[in-house]
Amino acid sequence: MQATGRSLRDIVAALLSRPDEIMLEVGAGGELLVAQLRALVAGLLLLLPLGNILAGGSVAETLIGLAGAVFVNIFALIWLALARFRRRFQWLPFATAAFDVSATTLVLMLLATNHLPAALNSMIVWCGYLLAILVTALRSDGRTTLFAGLLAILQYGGLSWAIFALITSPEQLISSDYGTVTPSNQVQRLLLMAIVTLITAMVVYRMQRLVEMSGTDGLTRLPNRTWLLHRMPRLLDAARQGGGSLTVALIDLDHFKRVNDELGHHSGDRALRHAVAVLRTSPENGEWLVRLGGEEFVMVLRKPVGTAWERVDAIRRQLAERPFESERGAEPMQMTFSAGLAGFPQDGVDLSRLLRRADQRLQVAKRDGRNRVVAREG
Ligand SMILES: Nc1nc2c(ncn2[C@@H]2O[C@H](COP(=O)(O)OP(=O)(O)OP(=O)(O)O)[C@@H](O)[C@H]2O)c(=O)[nH]1
Repeated sequence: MQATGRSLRDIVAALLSRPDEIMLEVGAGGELLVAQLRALVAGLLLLLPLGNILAGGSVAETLIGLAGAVFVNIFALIWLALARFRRRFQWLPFATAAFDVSATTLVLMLLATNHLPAALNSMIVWCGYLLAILVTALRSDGRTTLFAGLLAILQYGGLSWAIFALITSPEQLISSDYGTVTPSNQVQRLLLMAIVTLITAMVVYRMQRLVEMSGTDGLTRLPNRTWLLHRMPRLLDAARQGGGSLTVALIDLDHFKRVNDELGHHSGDRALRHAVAVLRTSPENGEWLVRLGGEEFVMVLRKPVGTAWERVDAIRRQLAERPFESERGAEPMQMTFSAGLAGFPQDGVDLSRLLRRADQRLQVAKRDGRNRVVAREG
């Protein structure tokens, strides 16, 4: 029971937190997709007033429909233009989700001015809420889903409450076209909206877990190469814009093959985890450790090369001082690493160039006897 409570808390915390880099990338693509869909639907809405006039509808009705369709189109095009600047505007998913929900409420209010039961019993327009909530799954951000769901429930609940408060007789809510509006069917609709919100939030949560797994190394729980490829451009952009320094350290455990050969692969895995535990001891702000693969790691430090060298060298000494014990009473085995450093921007302005230069220096460290950190040539 307690475990269930804790996992529920974890789910809520995960949904309310800012998505990680990969999810934000996926979400930005989703926002653009939603914006394109919205623009398409808005374009089709322009045909409705035309259909209305051809079917002999009143000019006033047609003009109201046309004004509504133009309004929706203008916004749809604005959202589309903004969505093309991927991730520039962090508020965009919230603004567009609020727009989708509020546009549905606006249409229901317009229906209410003409015929009250149409506002509360129209199935087609009300489904706009469900669609607005469902498409938030494409933005891959739990916060947007919960926001859209809550907003839809509040707006529709408010509209329903206002109409029930305004009527002077129950007959006003009886319609030959839309049936009878009752408090219980209104509650059912609100419940359905809450259920759709929860299901959509669970879809987002599952996606977050999958993406998290794809960006995490299974053995050490460190971020992996995929994570680094998505995160690094942002870090480099931030350094470029803020004028800050960034150093990439390529770290390779020394003679790791011996650990496997002498103790076996299983103990080799434990030795890797031991090394990672030391590398992660007292992590500092602006420092990221990634497992590139095998016994190779990348540490990204928001520091100039000189200060980064001191930090990585201190970690190197810590690892050398904390040997790995494969089992209780076994002879402790000293582990060391070699590292090559490269600094942004002087050694490279993108990840591949920085890694190439760091690798050249790592090879120098290996050649010169291992258990050392090299930050410059000569
Ligand atoms: N147990 C275990 N071993 C791994 C893992 N990934 C890579 N290795 C081993 O790491 C060893 C790497 O060996 P080499 O590339 O020859 O390098 P090294 O022995 O560390 O020697 P230098 O890098 O030259 O100091 C190989 O034996 C791999 O099998 C892993 O996840 N678990």
